[in-house]
Amino acid sequence: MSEDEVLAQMKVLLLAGYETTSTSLTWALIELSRHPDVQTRLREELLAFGPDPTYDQLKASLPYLDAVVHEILRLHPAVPEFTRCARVDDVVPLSEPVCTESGKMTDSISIAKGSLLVISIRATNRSSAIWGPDAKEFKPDRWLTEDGISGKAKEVQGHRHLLTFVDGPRTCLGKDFAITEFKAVLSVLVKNFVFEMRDGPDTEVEIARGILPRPRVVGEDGIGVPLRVRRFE
Ligand code: HEM
Repeated sequence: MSEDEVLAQMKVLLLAGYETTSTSLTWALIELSRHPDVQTRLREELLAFGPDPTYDQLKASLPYLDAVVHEILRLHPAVPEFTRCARVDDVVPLSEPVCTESGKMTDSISIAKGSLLVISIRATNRSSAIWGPDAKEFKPDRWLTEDGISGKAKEVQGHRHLLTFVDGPRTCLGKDFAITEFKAVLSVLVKNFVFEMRDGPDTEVEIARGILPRPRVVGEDGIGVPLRVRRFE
């Protein structure tokens, strides 16, 4: 590879490989601070497990850690939308008819070759039509129900019925690495430290524009969500 090609790859890897996982971890610490009961239950699972888990154990032996991580990936996808360009003229059938701007009902959408399509990962992951009436709530337990993910969510293609890593030939290349890294870092942090919102659990958080959208406390400048951290004794 030429020097320019190496540099171009570094930009992709810094954005794709660092910003995404870092933002997801930030959201995890925020939600655990807002939900101390979930934080305690996660710590209990990690302490009961004992030694630092191996790669395989991180994947399969810590169900509550898995549930917390996937609930964060569902509710706060680091990449909130993606864009695709139609390579041919096409007609896309809709699962349910929609009303157009002119008031006509239609059960399909015509797409001209060359059109750019923006698909919202965040809206799909948070849709109550897909995930049920509590879709916008942080509820790791939804990943632990006996019949697994229920309802229309099962029809969503993608890792664990989430659009978070997109799907198909351009799916995220680093998803297994990202999930394992997310679990490894979160487990070390939660095992050793207790996290609280600096101004209490009801602190309002909004999304600020950075390289990727990042959380910030409403009314504060810059990007960041200050937390109180103390060692778990
Ligand atoms: C929670 C963490 C991550 C999330 C949510 C995430 C999400 C995504 C998404 C949505 C895309 C598709 C973007 C698009 O097509 O417009 C993507 C692509 C990609 N991701 Fe990730 N990613 C994460 C972590 C990582 C990590 C850790 C790496 C590498 C170590 C990585 C490498 C890549 C690469 C190389 C692509 C481009 C794939 C292609 O276009 O063929 N990602 N990622």
